[in-house]
Amino acid sequence: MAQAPVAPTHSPEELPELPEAFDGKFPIRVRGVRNAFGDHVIHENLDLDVRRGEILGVVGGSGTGKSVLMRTIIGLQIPDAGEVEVLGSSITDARDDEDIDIRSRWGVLFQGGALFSTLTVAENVEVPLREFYPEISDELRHEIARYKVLLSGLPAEATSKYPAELSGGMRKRAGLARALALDPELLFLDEPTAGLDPIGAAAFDQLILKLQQTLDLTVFLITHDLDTLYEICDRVAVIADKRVIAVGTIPELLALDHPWIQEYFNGPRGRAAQDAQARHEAAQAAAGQDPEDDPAQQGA
Ligand SMILES: Nc1ncnc2c1ncn2[C@@H]1O[C@H](COP(=O)(O)OP(=O)(O)OP(=O)(O)O)[C@@H](O)[C@H]1O
Repeated sequence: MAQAPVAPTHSPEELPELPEAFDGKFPIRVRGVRNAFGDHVIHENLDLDVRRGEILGVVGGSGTGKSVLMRTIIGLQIPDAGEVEVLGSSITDARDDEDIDIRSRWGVLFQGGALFSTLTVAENVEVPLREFYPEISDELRHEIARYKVLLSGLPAEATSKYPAELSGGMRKRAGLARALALDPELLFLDEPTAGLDPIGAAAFDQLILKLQQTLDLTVFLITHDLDTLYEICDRVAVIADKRVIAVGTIPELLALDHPWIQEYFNGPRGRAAQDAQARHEAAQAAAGQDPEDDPAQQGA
């Protein structure tokens, strides 16, 4: 196939320089980021804007630097160059992640959940509450933790369980409960459905969608899961060639003539996900149902 240059849905000229007054429209803004480990350059001149209230899927081949980008945005990885602004605050100007005073305004679900194995689910959820709100009473902290556990779709009994006693899907939900502990505005999810069976993954997708809508979250979601992209992502950012080569809806990305994008979305798995989405929409249309009212979209 002839390779036309990829037209990103934004070009660097269209992205205003930072800093400028934060108007809330783009809670995450990344400009010209470079990350390298020794000679291994991961990102070069990477730009990205995340819109308020969207679920942005982030895709790319293994090792293209999706997790490193997430770590850069939340201040755990200091880039060699470039600027990162989150909710109007510069992350790159901070001396270390402790210096970032907006840390309580985001929640993170790391790959594998990253739960403390010696703490119960409730105690895990209480960790950020203890850190950021040491003044609240034990009783209130327990109550908030219990509420977040239920919000994440776990039964009340799960609060007293240890991570080793939970299934993979339950551990993800426990990690999600902890990510939601501080009522964040931004939610970062690193491969949330990895390792889940298809039914568990679909339920987790719907949980994320429901929480995003109910809590008015902006979600940065790293995934390899095509069903997740089709089901819940408003836009998708593609990382390749050390930068974000395109951001757009899936139809917009499908129109681009980039080999990785074409292979990813139009390969056998991509087509299967497209077909599944088309069948889902046709079933809704046949039932005269507005997709917004679909019970499958409402609960997990
Ligand atoms: N602390 C580190 N020290 C050295 N190299 C690192 C470090 N963290 C990440 N890397 C390297 O950076 C590259 C990008 O890693 P990253 O985990 O961001 O990839 P990814 O796109 O999330 O991959 P995957 O889809 O497989 O999870 C990899 O080659 C990885 O080995």
